[in-house]
Amino acid sequence: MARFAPDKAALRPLGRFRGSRGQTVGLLGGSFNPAHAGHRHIAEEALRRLGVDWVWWLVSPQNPLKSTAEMAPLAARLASAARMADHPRMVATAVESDLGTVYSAETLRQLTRLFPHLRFVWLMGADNLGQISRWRAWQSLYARAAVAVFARAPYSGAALTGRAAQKFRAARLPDAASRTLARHRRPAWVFLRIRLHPASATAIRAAAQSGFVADNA
Ligand SMILES: Nc1ncnc2c1ncn2[C@@H]1O[C@H](COP(=O)(O)OP(=O)(O)OP(=O)(O)O)[C@@H](O)[C@H]1O
Ligand SMILES: O=C(O)c1ccc[n+]([C@@H]2O[C@H](COP(=O)([O-])O)[C@@H](O)[C@H]2O)c1
Repeated sequence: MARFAPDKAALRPLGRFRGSRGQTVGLLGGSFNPAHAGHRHIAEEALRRLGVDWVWWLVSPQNPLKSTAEMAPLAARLASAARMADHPRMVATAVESDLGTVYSAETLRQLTRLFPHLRFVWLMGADNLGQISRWRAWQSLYARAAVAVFARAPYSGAALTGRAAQKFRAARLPDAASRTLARHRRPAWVFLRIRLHPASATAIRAAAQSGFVADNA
């Protein structure tokens, strides 16, 4: 996967965190093609249940496992995420384009160097737990951040018996430990049985597409 041209503007919303100490940041990586209420739901649950101080929505320049064909431009997806992340404790950023990476493990490596006084928790839906073992250097992600997985239908059951869940079986903490997850020795992860949210970007794009066809029929 090619490196993306550095875009220094992307780091701007995060500059104010450079001096922060002892705070915990939930990292919600995503394509956000577009952002939707399901993302907002898990971001709010992260604030509520994990005790994170912030949620940074990391808008991916290009998910290396997804086709570029249907992917809206980064600027449009960042704008979509920024609208959905309109909350005093949430920040939408395209920092990965600044860091020149599309790989989450590398993103975490760089963020932990840039922000040595912050603690990071990687946030993801159950669908991504099911496929994280296909990500580049995925096990190092567990070494660099605590991981919180949010229930999502119909993926949770398979994800909890999948490769990553098995590999890190001993590192799974009970729900009761969620609030202190970020302070646990890594690897550490929790699975949060939250109220399910049905939103999906694929469904939104399909609906927009059929609306477009109907309007033009
Ligand atoms: N409804 C939802 N419930 C729980 N987690 C979700 C939900 N929607 C998205 N997520 C999680 O949010 C992160 C970003 O998701 P993404 O931008 O890929 O949205 P998506 O709806 O899964 O998109 P697509 O359908 O295009 O794959 C991922 O970790 C994903 O698992
Ligand atoms: O690092 C990888 O190899 C990798 C492979 C696939 C997805 N990811 C990341 O997973 C996050 C969720 O992606 P998505 O497209 O499901 O929203 C996002 O931050 C992607 O950059 C990362």
